[in-house]
Amino acid sequence: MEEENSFLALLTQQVAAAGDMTDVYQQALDELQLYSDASNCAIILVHQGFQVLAKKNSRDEVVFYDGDSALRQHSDLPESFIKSVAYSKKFEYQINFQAEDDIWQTQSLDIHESVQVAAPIFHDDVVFAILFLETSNNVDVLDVDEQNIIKLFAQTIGAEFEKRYLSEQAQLAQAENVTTAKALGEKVAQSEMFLSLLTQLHRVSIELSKSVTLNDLYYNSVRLAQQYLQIDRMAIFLIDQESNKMFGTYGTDENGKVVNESYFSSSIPEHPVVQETLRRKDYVIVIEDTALQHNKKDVGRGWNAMVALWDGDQALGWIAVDNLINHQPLELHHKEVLKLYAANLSQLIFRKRQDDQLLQFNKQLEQRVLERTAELASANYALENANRALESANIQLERLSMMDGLTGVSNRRFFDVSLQAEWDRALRHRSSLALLMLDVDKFKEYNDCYGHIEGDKALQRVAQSLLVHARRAGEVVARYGGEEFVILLPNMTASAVHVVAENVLQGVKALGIVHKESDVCQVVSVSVGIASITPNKDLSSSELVDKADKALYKAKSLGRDQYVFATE
Ligand SMILES: Nc1nc2c(ncn2[C@@H]2O[C@H](COP(=O)(O)OP(=O)(O)OP(=O)(O)O)[C@@H](O)[C@H]2O)c(=O)[nH]1
Repeated sequence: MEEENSFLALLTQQVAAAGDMTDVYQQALDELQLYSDASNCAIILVHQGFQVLAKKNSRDEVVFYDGDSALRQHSDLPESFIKSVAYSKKFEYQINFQAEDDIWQTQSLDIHESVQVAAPIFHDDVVFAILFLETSNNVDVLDVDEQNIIKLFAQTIGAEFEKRYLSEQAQLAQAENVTTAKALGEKVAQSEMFLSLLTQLHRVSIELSKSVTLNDLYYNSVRLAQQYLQIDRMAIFLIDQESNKMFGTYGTDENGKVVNESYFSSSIPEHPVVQETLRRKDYVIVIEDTALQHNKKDVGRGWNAMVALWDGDQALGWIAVDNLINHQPLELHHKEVLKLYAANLSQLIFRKRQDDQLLQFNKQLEQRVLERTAELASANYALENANRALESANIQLERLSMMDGLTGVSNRRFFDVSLQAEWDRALRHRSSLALLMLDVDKFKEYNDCYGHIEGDKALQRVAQSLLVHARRAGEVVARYGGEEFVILLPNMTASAVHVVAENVLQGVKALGIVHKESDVCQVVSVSVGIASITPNKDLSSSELVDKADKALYKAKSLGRDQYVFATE
């Protein structure tokens, strides 16, 4: 018993002094084997379906399995016996017989016997592991002391095992906690960064929406992304899918300066990265550790990211960004911000293009309205001119139709119309209307003497001389027919009419048209019959003509070259 106690004390000491759990198993299995001269011993973890933790075999080798080797796979360990101890929670042993040969040839049997011992190791009253040993040296049934030693041994190991295992688990958990806390911290920092970038993105969006032209929008997009969104360099490319062309807008040179790249155009590259970018909406394609370029020349290395710009389901172009200047890694939140930025910019481009189209359309419309108005104005002007010309032509025509072709004074038609109009007016105003009827004296003789053409000329001159006597409105000089003329004088007193008649006689003679065949006067003269009537509804205008004609006849019969005023 003393020997056994000292064994336990030594074991406890050694186990306690062991460095790590591997040492504990090594020491435990070493000592146990020494004590029991075991050919086989093992520690089996009960949880997770019986896993062998460590095993020492007859060749004195300790093998560690870290608890991930199933008991079933170890044919040298009695699975059902070990399991029964785990369920019974009691120390147990059994005799194991091994026959090397055929069971039926009993005479030649070389039978080996061994004792298999299994002791439960507890943690919080739950069987946590099984300590197993097998020894073939002592085939006697274990005495109580031996059993106790093994039980105590299991307890000692169990205690140490529990202590170590749990502390190891605690350390693992702590390490895990630290990692988790660190990861959490990083996550929080990233979230904060993301949040701050989102705030900046909001600000940038508002600024961008103030851009007046599309060109401003592209320039501001690059400038503001650099200023507020932690982007080193950015370029915006647009595409026209119909012509398979791409166009530059604004970009960034190798020093981070925003530059106009609208001069740049080419076919859309067949490169799979570009093609993939244009195929995928809301997706950032990143190429790590690649050559970075400006104006198609390498300017350094870093990551390059691309995200497409969209209008509905159609790609408008793409944004390319890289980290040439500050060499910062591309974090997840940067990618998210890029996606949002591209979506925002896409919307603004779409809206501005529509505004521009509308503006262009309005301008064209305005221009067309102006042109049309000018066309109309000029057409109106031409029409007005034409109308004026037509009017004046009509007036001319009217005048011509009312004019005597030979003498240039009004014709008989005009006189008839005027006589009726003035008659009616005089009737309304109860005023007088006077008519002088003239006949050139001895004109047949003039024609016979000087010829018809000279006769015409004389008629013309006589007629023109008459015009000076009829200048007021309503006064008319007209050729009545042949060598007869009339002068209509509305609203004129009788004495004034006398004066006109006298002036007419003198005026014709004053022309001095020699008429040597006339026995009345040496020059062409006229006889005048005058009538003046204040019209009333019982009279008609023809009576005025009739009276004047009779007065003329009288003037002729009285010797010509004189006037006769018909009495009322
Ligand atoms: N040259 C010319 N002669 C005209 C025109 N119209 C009428 N006569 C002429 O005028 C003449 C009128 O003659 P008469 O009616 O006999 O009158 P008269 O010779 O003037 O004689 P009294 O009136 O009695 O003094 C005619 O010989 C017509 O041929 C005309 O347009 N041109």
